[in-house]
Amino acid sequence: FKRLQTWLNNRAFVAAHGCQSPPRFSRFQNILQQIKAIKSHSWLDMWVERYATIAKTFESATVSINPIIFTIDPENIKAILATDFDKFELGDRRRKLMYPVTGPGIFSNDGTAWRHSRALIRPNFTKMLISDLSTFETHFQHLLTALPPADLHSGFIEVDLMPLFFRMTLDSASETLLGPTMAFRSQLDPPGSASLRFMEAFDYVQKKIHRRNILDRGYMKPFGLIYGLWRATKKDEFEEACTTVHSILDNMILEFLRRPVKVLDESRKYVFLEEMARNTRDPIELKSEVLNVLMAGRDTTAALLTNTFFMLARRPDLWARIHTETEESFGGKTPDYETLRNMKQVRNLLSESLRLYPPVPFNARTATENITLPRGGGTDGQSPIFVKKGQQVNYHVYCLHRSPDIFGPDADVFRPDRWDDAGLRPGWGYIPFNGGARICLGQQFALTKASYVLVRIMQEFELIENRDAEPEWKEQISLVTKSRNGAKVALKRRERKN
Ligand code: HEM
Repeated sequence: FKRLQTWLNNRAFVAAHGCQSPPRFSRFQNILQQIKAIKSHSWLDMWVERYATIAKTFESATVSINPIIFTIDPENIKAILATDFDKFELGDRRRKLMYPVTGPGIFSNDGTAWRHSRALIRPNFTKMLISDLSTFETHFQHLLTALPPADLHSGFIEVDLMPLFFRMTLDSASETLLGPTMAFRSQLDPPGSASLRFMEAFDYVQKKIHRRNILDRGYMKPFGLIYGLWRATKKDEFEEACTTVHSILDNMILEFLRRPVKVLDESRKYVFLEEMARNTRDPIELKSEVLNVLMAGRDTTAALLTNTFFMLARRPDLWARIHTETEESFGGKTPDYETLRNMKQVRNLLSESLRLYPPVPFNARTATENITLPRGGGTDGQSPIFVKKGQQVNYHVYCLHRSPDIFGPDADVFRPDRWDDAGLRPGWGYIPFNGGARICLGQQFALTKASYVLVRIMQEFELIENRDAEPEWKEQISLVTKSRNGAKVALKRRERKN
């Protein structure tokens, strides 16, 4: 009877709001295509194709029992993230995904708990920005130290920059979060050290997290149960990796809490943990928020750098342009924050990299009550659609950023100059850092760090060449998406006279 009543209520809601159904895509076809696309590492492009052939908004299901709404309509995305923000949440799926690794915190909480986390963390971000350029330099120097030697004949250093960027962002993020004495030194430390054990465990859980999560959903639950029983007889590497991550951080936080509270001194280097500890001394809360921010900020920035150098290695014209801008802005001088912010070519390059290769290429929210989205229903796709309480809505930023109606007929071409066009105003059509109330807190921090590293590499090296046989960018999807082939390049050092 309760089900019938809900059904009747839903019908009345649909009629009252003039909702029409969006196109449906068969579950069977959906699953088959996805398996094929995952195997060929073209899962994201498969979605681009779907939105182009089905519609900007459609409904389908995979292993979930209820259909999911998929959309790349900026009006719908705006409704989810801003206008009707309070009627959507990250939901259980995100919590199940994140909690074993990070515990509750800003990146995984909803409602009041999220508001609390955001209020605790937000004030720190402005301070983080200004004070951190010297930290970037320290870790950039470590990256230079970790480079292999140059070939004696050609003078080129052949290297995959991706692992170096991932180590550098781990080290520099940990320094900002935990302070210089407790920071990781994964670029320099030997195998078996806490830095490397933490990094390996942290990378492992992120790689496995989606696969693990899929067995906990809809029709997959029975298989998950059987798998769980089978796994119980074996060593659970995922849980072991989570334990490693937690125990290393637990020790650090406890050591930190044993120290006397420092007096506020504006001239001292900014440390996230010290600032947070002014509001809470709860070791679990401190650890969870540190892990949440690390999870949000480390891989994303490293992926942005990797993807950008993947392109630079294939585009000598862009390399030359950034080189000239760097020379004109700084010569051999260490970059400063204000000048960095005003580098047009650097800004265009990073914007274009984030457009075509967003590190967070898809995202999801769950409706907390019956609600409508403004577009996608009916034959012309212009009518509102009904989203049932508890229904999931997925939006694909990767596909949104390739929409020809927003970015023009060359939307899938890497062309940083497009950002000079005053007519290009993508609004909700460009959201690499998300939008609305949950917009990324680290956006400026990430862009400053990426610009800094870009400029410093330009200052140190005069030439870049591609050393990867694969011509096209291929996806590597884990919690953050990056170039599957890394950024295999050859770099030639510049000789400065002064
Ligand atoms: C290129 C680099 C980055 C990209 C592309 C990026 C992207 C994003 C996206 C898409 C979200 C929204 C996630 C969601 O609500 O589902 C987000 C949230 C967040 N990001 Fe970033 N991020 C980057 C760097 C950073 C950095 C460096 C930090 C911190 C140092 C950071 C801290 C956060 C935090 C704390 C949130 C959660 C905000 C909230 O839910 O209130 N991010 N980021």
